[in-house]
Amino acid sequence: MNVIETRELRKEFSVRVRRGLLRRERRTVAAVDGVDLTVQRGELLGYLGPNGAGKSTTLKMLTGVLHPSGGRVTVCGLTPVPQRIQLARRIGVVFGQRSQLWWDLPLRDSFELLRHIYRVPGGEHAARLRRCRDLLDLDEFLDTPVRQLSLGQRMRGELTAALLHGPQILFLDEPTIGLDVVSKQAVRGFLAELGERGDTTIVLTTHDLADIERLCRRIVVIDHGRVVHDGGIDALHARYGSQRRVVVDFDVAPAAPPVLPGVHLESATGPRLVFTLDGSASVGTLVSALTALGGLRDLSVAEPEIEEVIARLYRH
Ligand SMILES: Nc1ncnc2c1ncn2[C@@H]1O[C@H](COP(=O)(O)OP(=O)(O)OP(=O)(O)O)[C@@H](O)[C@H]1O
Repeated sequence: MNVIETRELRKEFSVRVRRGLLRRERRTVAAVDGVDLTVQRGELLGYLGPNGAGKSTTLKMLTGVLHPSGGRVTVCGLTPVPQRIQLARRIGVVFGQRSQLWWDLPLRDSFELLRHIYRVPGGEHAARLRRCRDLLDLDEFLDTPVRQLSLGQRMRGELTAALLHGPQILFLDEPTIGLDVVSKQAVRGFLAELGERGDTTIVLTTHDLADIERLCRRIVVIDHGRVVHDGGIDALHARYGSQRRVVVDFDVAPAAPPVLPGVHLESATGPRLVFTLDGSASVGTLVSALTALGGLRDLSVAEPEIEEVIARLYRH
């Protein structure tokens, strides 16, 4: 079942740009420029892109904060802006710059207020809170006023607040930005667990590559408001020419290293040869050719780093 569907989704902003010393001109900028996106129930989707690509603008249209300039969008079968109130019951939102907690109240009281606002039955609320308390280690600061919490503690509180009414979709904009290592791990572990249970769809934007590797089974990359990649991490590796590296040690340096399509000899230092392989080249074929030379002592294959792959993709 599709929980998010967009067709040709667009958002234009009218901005004033400087022309010469005094003159200013109005110009229309397409922040989101025809995005088609289909997300199924239970997916954990990373929505990535360089700064200014249009990620936050898309999330704002999906959550009913911004009116699209064109195209169609449905989330949980609803049209976000006109049906914003019904939608609010079905989605949870964590946007770094907007808090849903009461600054002067202890976390515990914020959670209680949210229970009343969403009219969540007592038993359901208690069960969800229990899980969040355990998985996000909330107990030591449940009675601390929100304004005294560290960023990491507040983020754990925000995640809980977004989930207490049992939403079908959780939208997260940069959930780990600026967090300390312990909080980052707690948040990632929690989201991974939530994703594995499969009943909550998660859409997250992040610039953190560790988030992507740990969490995102599917990655949608947007640039200049358009989708430039939609698929798994493996597809990203294959498509953006990420190179695997094979390091081989021989007893004695071979006279004639093998020459194979898509395989490049990066360096030959004494008995050690280092090859790089294009996405299409087979490690198996290279290993067979190297074994046939005789005197092979050691061999290791290094997979490409996601960091390198994303950097290449953004450069494209
Ligand atoms: N309210 C606005 N008025 C004018 N232009 C805007 C407005 N909001 C966003 N933009 C522009 O739209 C483009 C996309 O912005 P958006 O915030 O969606 O990007 P982003 O991918 O979330 O970037 P980042 O990773 O830096 O948060 C940018 O060029 C931005 O300057």
